[in-house]
Amino acid sequence: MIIAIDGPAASGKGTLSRRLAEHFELRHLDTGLTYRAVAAALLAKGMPLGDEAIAIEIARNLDLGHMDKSLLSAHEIGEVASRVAVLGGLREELVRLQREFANKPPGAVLDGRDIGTVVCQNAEVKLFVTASSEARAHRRTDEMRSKGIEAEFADVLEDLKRRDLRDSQRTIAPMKQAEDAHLLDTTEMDIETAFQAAVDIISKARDTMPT
Ligand SMILES: Nc1ncnc2c1ncn2[C@@H]1O[C@H](COP(=O)(O)OP(=O)(O)O)[C@@H](O)[C@H]1O
Ligand SMILES: Nc1ccn([C@@H]2O[C@H](COP(=O)(O)OP(=O)(O)O)[C@@H](O)[C@H]2O)c(=O)n1
Repeated sequence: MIIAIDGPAASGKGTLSRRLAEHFELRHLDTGLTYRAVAAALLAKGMPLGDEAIAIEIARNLDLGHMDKSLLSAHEIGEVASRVAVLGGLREELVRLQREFANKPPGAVLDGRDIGTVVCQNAEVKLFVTASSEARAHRRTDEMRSKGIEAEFADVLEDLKRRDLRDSQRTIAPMKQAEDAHLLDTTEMDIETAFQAAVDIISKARDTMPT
């Protein structure tokens, strides 16, 4: 079974995907980390963010099993990732790696922006996880502060809105809800409630799947 989870920044896709993967005994890939890893490597090499040939080269050498989430999760890397994510050739390379991961048995949960629309169009279940910009900015601000990073709610809100706009308006694989995706708005849900709602949707979909 492949479960596709998309949604805007800090909507809770990662948290939900990890828990769903554990619950349904599937592998999990946070595809945002693949864009973040390329962005971080370009920054480390001091290369311009628009240098697609170098970005593709970095993507070809990417080891999905060795992406350092704690380093790559930095707020600033998210911004740079969304700027390199507009490069079509780079996306093709990363999508190839992501599909390879998804298609290995027993299946997987992938989260990102274009999983239901591009990477795994034939996923058995698709969720589009969202929450109001304010709720998402509160979550990200709290998350940063809990790691000892100084964060101002207003700055985080502005950053998230700018990134969401770029991600939803780019020409190639923009963030959008797939036609056959279930919408899960978690603005008024805590993590446990959102998880239970997702399990219900997936279990119902699985019960109607041909065996
Ligand atoms: N439903 C929720 N209610 C409150 N906080 C949440 C909820 N879902 C996730 N979080 C918290 O919000 C932050 C961002 O969640 P994360 O899963 O990293 O989002 P994303 O992967 O969409 O960027 C984390 O600190 C997480 O614990
Ligand atoms: N499937 C994906 C996943 C991420 N991305 C890009 O990578 C950036 C970082 O994604 P992320 O999922 O790690 O970001 P957060 O939602 O965790 O803040 C996004 O803003 C997108 O620009 C993408 O284009 N396609």
